[in-house]
Amino acid sequence: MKDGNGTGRPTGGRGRAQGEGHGSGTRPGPSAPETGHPGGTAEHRHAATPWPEARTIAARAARSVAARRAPLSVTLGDALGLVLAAPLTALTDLPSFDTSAMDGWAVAGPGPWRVREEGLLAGSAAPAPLADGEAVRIATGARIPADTTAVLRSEHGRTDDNGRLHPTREMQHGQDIRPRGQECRSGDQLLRAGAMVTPAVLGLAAAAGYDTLATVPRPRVEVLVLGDELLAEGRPHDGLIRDALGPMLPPWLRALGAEVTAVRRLGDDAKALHKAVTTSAADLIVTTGGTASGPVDHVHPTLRRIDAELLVDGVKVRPGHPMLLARIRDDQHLVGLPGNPLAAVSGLLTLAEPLLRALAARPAPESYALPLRQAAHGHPYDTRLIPVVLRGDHAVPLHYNGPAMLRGIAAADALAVVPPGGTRAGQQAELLDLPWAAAGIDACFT
Ligand SMILES: Nc1nc2c(c(=O)[nH]1)N[C@H]1C(S)=C(S)[C@@H](COP(=O)(O)OP(=O)(O)OC[C@H]3O[C@@H](n4cnc5c(N)ncnc54)[C@H](O)[C@@H]3O)O[C@H]1N2
Ligand code: MOO
Repeated sequence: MKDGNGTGRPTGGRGRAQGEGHGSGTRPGPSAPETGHPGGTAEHRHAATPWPEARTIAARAARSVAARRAPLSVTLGDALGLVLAAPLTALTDLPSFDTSAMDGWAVAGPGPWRVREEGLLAGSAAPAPLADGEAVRIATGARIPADTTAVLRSEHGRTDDNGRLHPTREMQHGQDIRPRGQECRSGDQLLRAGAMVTPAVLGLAAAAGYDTLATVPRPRVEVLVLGDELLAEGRPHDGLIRDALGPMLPPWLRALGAEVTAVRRLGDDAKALHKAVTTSAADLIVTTGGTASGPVDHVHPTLRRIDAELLVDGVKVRPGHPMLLARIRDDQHLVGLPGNPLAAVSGLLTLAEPLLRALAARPAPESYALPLRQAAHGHPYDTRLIPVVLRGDHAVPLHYNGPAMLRGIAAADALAVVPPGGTRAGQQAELLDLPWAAAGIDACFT
């Protein structure tokens, strides 16, 4: 395992891990799995939940809540990234009238045709019907006059000296007319409930007559950053370090579908933590740090004090094994992320991601795997998550994957799931995508 002091001795203070993970997960050394960690005792291994099961428990915990959440009506401008709470049913025929597909002439019967003086533009009022042998200039998207038999494209017609219009190509009956209802009839289901609102869905909804959409509300998340040693700005000094999680978690949680209602820096203050947890109206409280058993690790005592139900208390995953999930009320959960920053990422993807996905009714991403370019050492009992970049058909494990390091994950495209025992070079590893890797930053953070 990559965590802990690797000596089997308890660490001092708040139980901080030290001396771990300086290098690559692909070779032995300081970051290679060890067994002497206090968190790796037989007792702890017994209590900890296997990694796949922890994700299932988190999703299941949220599902019963999700079923009771009332849909929220939002304007199209606010709906991107939400999930439809009801099917998208056409409020109109599409097209809602017979439409010209091309710029040219609407014609009635075989040519040549005499051409009406006034042309037809998109958006103009109902045109007079065409008489047999008559044509009218028409723009793409304009309404087709009654009794039109076809649209002649402007590049396929010629006007003679008498002003009569002749086709220069053979014509088909009905050509370049989009008939009313070609795409859908009013009342047709265009998308099912549960579909994600993408930019294309916004366009379709607008075309089909919608101003607002019934959506699954974003889960509200409050982030509580614990730790007296954390600075909100400037360079680390005098044993104090910068808070890396306060800036990282809110946008990451938003990318997972959450609305972040507050980020509070509480220090190591048990009273403040108790107050914050008991007064929060969030669907999910995410704490950072304080999950271990040091003298100022207040998360467990606080959960005991409020009689919360621990659904997951430690996960067989490295980094991040002290992560936890608790049910505070029927409709409120708490995910405790370990303080080591990469361990916090591991907790985010193991517990918060499935929970938020279920609350937001988002579909589970297709699981996928790629062969690893180099071997990744495994922990003897636990799953490991290691940052990788995707190169061609391979995933390349990154260095700097220790629990306290963000250097690897900041350059990564995904996390590789390395089962107990490890993954050989060339062997497939399941990959957890980072929410911005495929779509780009702008696409997922709106
Ligand atoms: N006796 C034991 N000690 C520890 C165990 C254990 O099982 N038994 N587990 C180790 C592991 S693994 C981890 S991970 C950490 C988890 O610790 P906590 O969740 O209690 O977190 P803290 O002690 O508060 O902090 C750990 C480490 O992370 C730094 N930190 C905390 N918050 C932030 C932040 N917002 N930004 C940047 N860095 C942060 C903190 O300064 C510490 O260095 O426990 C081990 N100990
Ligand atoms: O080493 Mo801990 O597992 O950083 O999470």
